[in-house]
Order: sequence, then C-alpha cells, then structure tokens
Amino acid sequence: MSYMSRYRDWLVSDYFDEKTKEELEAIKDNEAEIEDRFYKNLEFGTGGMRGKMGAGTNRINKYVVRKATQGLANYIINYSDNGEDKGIVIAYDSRHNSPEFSLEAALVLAANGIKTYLFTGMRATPELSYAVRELDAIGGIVITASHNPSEYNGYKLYWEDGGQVVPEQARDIIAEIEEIDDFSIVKTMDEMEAVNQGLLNYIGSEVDESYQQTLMGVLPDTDLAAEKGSNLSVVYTPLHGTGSTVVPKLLSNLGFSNLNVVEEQADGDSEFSTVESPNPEDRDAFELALKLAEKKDAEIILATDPDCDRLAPAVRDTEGNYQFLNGNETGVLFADFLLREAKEAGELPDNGVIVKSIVSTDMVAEVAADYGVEVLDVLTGFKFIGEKMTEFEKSGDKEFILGFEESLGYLIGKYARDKDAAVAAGLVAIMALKYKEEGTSLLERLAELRAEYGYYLEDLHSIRLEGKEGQEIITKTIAHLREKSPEKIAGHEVEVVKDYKQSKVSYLKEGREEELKLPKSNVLQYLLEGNNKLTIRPSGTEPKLKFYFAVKDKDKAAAEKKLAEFKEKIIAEMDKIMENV
Ligand SMILES: O=P(O)(O)OC[C@H]1O[C@H](O)[C@H](O)[C@@H](O)[C@@H]1O
Repeated sequence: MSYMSRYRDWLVSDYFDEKTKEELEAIKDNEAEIEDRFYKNLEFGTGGMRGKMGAGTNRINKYVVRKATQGLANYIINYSDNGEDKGIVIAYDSRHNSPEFSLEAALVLAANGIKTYLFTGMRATPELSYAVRELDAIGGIVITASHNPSEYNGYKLYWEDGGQVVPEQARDIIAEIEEIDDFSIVKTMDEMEAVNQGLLNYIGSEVDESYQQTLMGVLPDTDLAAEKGSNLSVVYTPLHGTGSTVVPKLLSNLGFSNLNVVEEQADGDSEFSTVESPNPEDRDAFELALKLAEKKDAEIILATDPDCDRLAPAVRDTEGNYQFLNGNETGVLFADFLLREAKEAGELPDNGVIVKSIVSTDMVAEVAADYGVEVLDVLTGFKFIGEKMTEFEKSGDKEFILGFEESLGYLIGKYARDKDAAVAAGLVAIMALKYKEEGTSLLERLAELRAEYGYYLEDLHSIRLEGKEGQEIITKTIAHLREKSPEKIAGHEVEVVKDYKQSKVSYLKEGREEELKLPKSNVLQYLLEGNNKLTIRPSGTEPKLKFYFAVKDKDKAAAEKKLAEFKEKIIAEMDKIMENV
C-alpha cells in the first residue's frame, strides 16, 4: 500500500479517534510530511521502537503501541511456555503519553489473557530489567525514548532473562506485528475488568525496596560509604527523568548524606524544559548541575538520562574545575577499581570477563589483562551484553564482572540485564570516596592508568540526518565506503578493515581475509597505521550517522593533537563523500 492510501485509510477509518484525524487533516497539503509519517512502519532498532510522537504508521502513538503489543501477545501465545501466566512487567518514564501508552499496552495484553504488572508511576529502565527477573515474568516493556528530545517516545522490549530482545527473537516478534495489517483486530479491554480478573496488577514500592537492597548488595565498600560517605560532596541531576525515583535514595542509603539534587530537574517534567536535550552526553545538559556544584563546592557531579540507564560523571580537579568523564574513561576506571578490589579481597575469579561494545575503548583490555581477565567485544547495544551474561549464567563458563559501553552504559552484578545508571552512580561515589581517603582521586587514577597503558583517547562525531531522505544518505554513504574501500583515511594507511555486515576482516598488507564472529550489522571499522581506529555505523536509536574515533599515543598532548587532526580530516573527507552520494 502506498503512503497516500495508508494516510487516507487513517482519515476515513472508524477505528482512529477524532484527535488523530484532526492532526492528519492538518497536514493534507504537506505531501512530504504525509510521506514521512506513512511510508513505513516504525521499526525496531538498537533499543526497540523509537520515534516522534504523532499520528501515522511511522510515528509512535497509541495505535502503533497497541499493534506492537498485539504482535507481542501473539508471540507469547505461539512461542512461550506458560508466558500468559508468567506475564509482562511494564514501566514508563517521564515523557508525554508514557503512562497512557503503558496502560494501552497492558490492556492489549490483558485482553489476550496475558497477565501484566504495571508500575504505578515512572520508574527507571534498569528497575524494569530487575523486576522481570524478580517477578519471574516472561518479559517486560518500557515506554521511553531514553535520552531523545521531548517529542520522542518509544517501546523497549525485554524477555524473561531481563535483557532486551536480541535480533533473532525480535525478528519473530516483528513478524507477528507485521502480520497485523488491520489495526481494528487488535484486542483491548476495560481497565477495571482487567484488574478484577487479575490480569492487570499494579506494582510499586515492594519492587523498589528489593531493588534498592539488591543494589546495595552488589556495590563494593559499602562499609566505607556508611562510615565516611558524608565526607564527599555530591551533586546529582536526574535531568527531569526517572533517576529521581532511585538515585537519591540509593546514595543516601549508602551514606552519602552530603548530597544536593538539582531541584529544577527533579520533577519529571515531560518537556525537559531546562535542557535542550536530556542527554548526559551533551555538556549543555550539565549547566544547572555545574552551577549548583560550584555553589555547594561539590567534588563530583552525577547526571542520569530520563530512563536512568545512562550515567555521566564530572569530577572536580585540583584547580576547582569540573572534568567530564566519558563512557570509556568511566568504564576503564570501573574495571581497574573492581579488579583491584577483587584481587585484594582474594576474590578475583580465574574465569572473569568484562563485556563491552566494539566501539568502546580497547584500553580496558590492557587493564584487564594484568588481572588475567578476558574482555569480550559485542555489537553496539546493551542487549548484546545482557545476552552474554545469560549465556555465562547458563554455561557457568565465565564469571561476569562488568559490562559497559562508550555511550555511558554500565552494569555490575547479575541482578539485571540492562545498563543501570543507579548502580553506576553509587559506584562512582564510592570510588571517589575511597580515592579521597587514600589521598588520590578519580582523575589522578585515570592519569596513572594512562601513564601505564598508553594515552588512549576516544571521541564521537554524529551527523543528524532526519526523515526518509536522511536515512537514504546514511545508507548510501556506508554503501559507498563498503564498495570503494579507502586505502588511506586522514592520511593514515588503512591496515585492517572489519566489515560487520559481510562478517569479514580484511588484512590489507597480508592480503588475507578472516571471518568475523559477530552477528551481521551495518558497521565498518578501520584500523589505521599508528594505533588509530575509525568506526562508522548508523545509530539504531536516533536519525544519526556515527563516527567513532580512537587514538593512542605516548602522552596527553600527543594524543590530543592526534585526535584533533584525525577528527578534523575525517569529518572533511566524509562530508565530501556525503555530498556526492
Ligand atoms: O548508537 P545507537 O545505536 O544509537 O546506540 C547507542 C546506545 O543507545 C541506547 O542507549 C542503547 O541502550 C545502548 O545500548 C546503545 O549503545
């Protein structure tokens, strides 16, 4: 069906409400907008289904949520053992329509005879991951668009181990969703009736309590925090999101009583009105936190994204300035700290493993190697880290120590299968306190590690390319690079090309090829002479083409210079390619 006929369908069908029709009527003279809203169905990407809210098949709205949930219900009925009784846990964040979409999803499941557990207020994504395991459910849904701007919402899907569904399973679920070509066959039922029949169950504080206890249980040095936590001055911002339901409580339970929360951002405001984008990767999001930190003389600042699965820390240096730690730096510091502590306690497993994404720093492998700990690479997306954890749990082959991604996601402990900014916030505070007690600091420790293992520096450049046209540019750019593989990038000779879509590593000097052992994905990675690395991939969560730069050099000045030149040249080269595709 063409986008125009789909559009007309929505306008005339009795199934869609008046508000939806009015919204669609208003764009009747804007063919580009009609095309963008109807040329396809909203897709499942890295982090589930995510898009702008609004009427249309390529937007997120109650109809698309209902349809996706009917597909999920069919999948549960057709493929799972006893999934109807085990049920689905549903959580949501602070966005517009999040409570409504959650209830819609719950009622579709209930109408299909599937039990649901719905949180009574906004909750952090990692708490959902924990709750799926804790309640022994068949899966979970989180209504969130994570760190995207306020006009977005989304639908993250979890399976019974607490991890987001991985591609193979997602394909089967998507097939069920795609089979529904008529919205009106989607089942739903009355809320009270669902409650009375025991199909809809509201949950809240009891899960919060056991989640908090669990977090306390996996964190190291809680005695130190209980005794001396008040010595560390901490500023925290949930950036208007769900972090406010868990992080302040955790930090205070741990003993960090000298905690100041950015009041203006602690309210769950769906507009995220104090920030341009609620993404802790953006320095601008820290403006209010920095002001408060200066006022309160804070030693660390912690910021979490709206669904509280990403954490960005900033640390005060000896000159009183705040230095941001990116996901790679934080991941390396976590690995170093956890491994050192485990070794000192005589608890270092001999089959320990750290799992990270292919675009996260290789420095961690050097740190881990000194402890005899393996580092495993997976594709971008914490679901792949969660998948590995479940494999280890089943086989007993490896002992999971840490999972992290450069995109500010971390997990320690096996209580969840998604990244947890709350546990990461607790760990940063504990580490900052411990180093302070030892007369050093997080920044000094990072400098020591770089002095020991080499100065690794990484950076990310993203180009936002919206809509159908944007997607085409992204696809064509990567296809062009795949076809005309460059011999040199930014003046550096290309030594190795990893093409994750074709599952192929090419060693250009030796003229040999090997098979790549990861699932297929549209990623190109170039290893260049002089310890430089470039990775290119489309974002699976936002309309962006992403370039990841990684360099290594002898010291800070050399690495910074190298990275700056590398980045500048590559951006110019890519701009040229993109202009001509
Ligand atoms: O680069 P993207 O595909 O947008 O993904 C970036 C990140 O997005 C979300 O936060 C996912 O949960 C992460 O696992 C992923 O690393």
